[in-house]
Amino acid sequence: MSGHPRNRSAGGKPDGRRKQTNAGSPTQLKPKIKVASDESSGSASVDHKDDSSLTGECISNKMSSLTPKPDLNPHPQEKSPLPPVKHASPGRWNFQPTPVSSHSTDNVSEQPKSVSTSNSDSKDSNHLHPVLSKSQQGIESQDGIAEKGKQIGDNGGKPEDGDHSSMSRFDICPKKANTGGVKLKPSLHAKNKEKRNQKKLAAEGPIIDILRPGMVIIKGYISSDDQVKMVKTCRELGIGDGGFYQPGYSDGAKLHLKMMCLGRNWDPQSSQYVDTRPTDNSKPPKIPDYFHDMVKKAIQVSNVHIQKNKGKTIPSMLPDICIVNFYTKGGKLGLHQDKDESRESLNRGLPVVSFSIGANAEFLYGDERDIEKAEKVKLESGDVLIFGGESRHIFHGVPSIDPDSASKSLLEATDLLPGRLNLTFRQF
Ligand SMILES: O=C(O)CCC(=O)C(=O)O
Ligand SMILES: [Fe+2]
Repeated sequence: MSGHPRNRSAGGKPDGRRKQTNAGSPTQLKPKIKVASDESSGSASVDHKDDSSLTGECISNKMSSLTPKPDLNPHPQEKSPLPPVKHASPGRWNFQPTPVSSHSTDNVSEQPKSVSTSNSDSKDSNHLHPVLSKSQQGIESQDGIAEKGKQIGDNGGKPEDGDHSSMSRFDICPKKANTGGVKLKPSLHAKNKEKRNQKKLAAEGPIIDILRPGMVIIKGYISSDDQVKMVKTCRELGIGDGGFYQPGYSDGAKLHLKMMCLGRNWDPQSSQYVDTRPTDNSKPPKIPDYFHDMVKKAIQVSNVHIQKNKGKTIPSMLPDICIVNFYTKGGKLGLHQDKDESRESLNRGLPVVSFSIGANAEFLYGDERDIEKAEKVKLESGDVLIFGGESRHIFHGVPSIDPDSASKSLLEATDLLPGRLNLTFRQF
């Protein structure tokens, strides 16, 4: 990653959301969509340390909160809607055309809340449970996944920050059954609708859209079975060493998401890939083999489509980094460039391959660090987005997610929390 302009919860500058331009794609939805604003919070999210420079080379920090200058947008919450969302087709798990959320994105404290064993129906979006890794806890559930354990040490019943403790792991799938929660079964109607949609996709194949040279979206590419598998894999890795934590900066500011790195660890403080996570000395888990296959195939599928359309193909790559983000309600990520990979990788335009699972998200992208000029596409569960070649350095970000938009079947099969799982693969 590079230049994650991931928005931060402490600090000062407004997040500056403004009216977006219209990309004019035939797949765009015309209804106006309000951009998420920060009105709920007195403390606006802030830009990244690098935000003073708008030139590409200087924005080398992935986590940069690449938002417009405050003076350009003193009242971001009053500004006009974002551009229409590019929307090719529903993903396999998304059978209700859920509108992109316009809820505020800044109403989640990025500080961990008290330890809770509440079920995932809770409205609390910050499930930073002190889940112990298998080795730490010495207890395994029947399926081999470490269960939530009691907190070790006395910190007043409050979990330590995920980024300061190897004990705290964010569990994306707290087991409702084990915590006494009520499990809501999807209705027959919803299930049938999902089945019909799956059949349709299987028959027609994924819909591929070239958003710009080097940038492709494959709608509904990840099968529902693979989505379930990936969620379970991420959950298992996420509660172990090097698992999900809440990244932040030395000044205490937090990113509005939970993160886990596979292969190599990306450090928000230094904007570099490092062998161990400085906050807890954990090593990143390995990238599971089947992830590699999926990435390779997604690039191939995209290139077949690009060739048919006489475009320039995207270089293939062997990912050695996967950054897994989990966005709960209020989760977001400011405009940034992914520029912390090696010079060679960047120069060759080796792509970033992004898999989305769970809740829908708005995704902004553009040539400049300016949300007003950014285009917008809706990312749904099962979608794969690839940007490489001449689009490798695009600015991109996630202003908001629609936390309750994930398919019931996926939730039922995985116990995934309301939220969005995103995996971005890169080659260093
Ligand atoms: O969540 C997404 O879709 C984008 C994530 C991203 O840009 C990143 O991890 O660098
Ligand atoms: Fe990124």
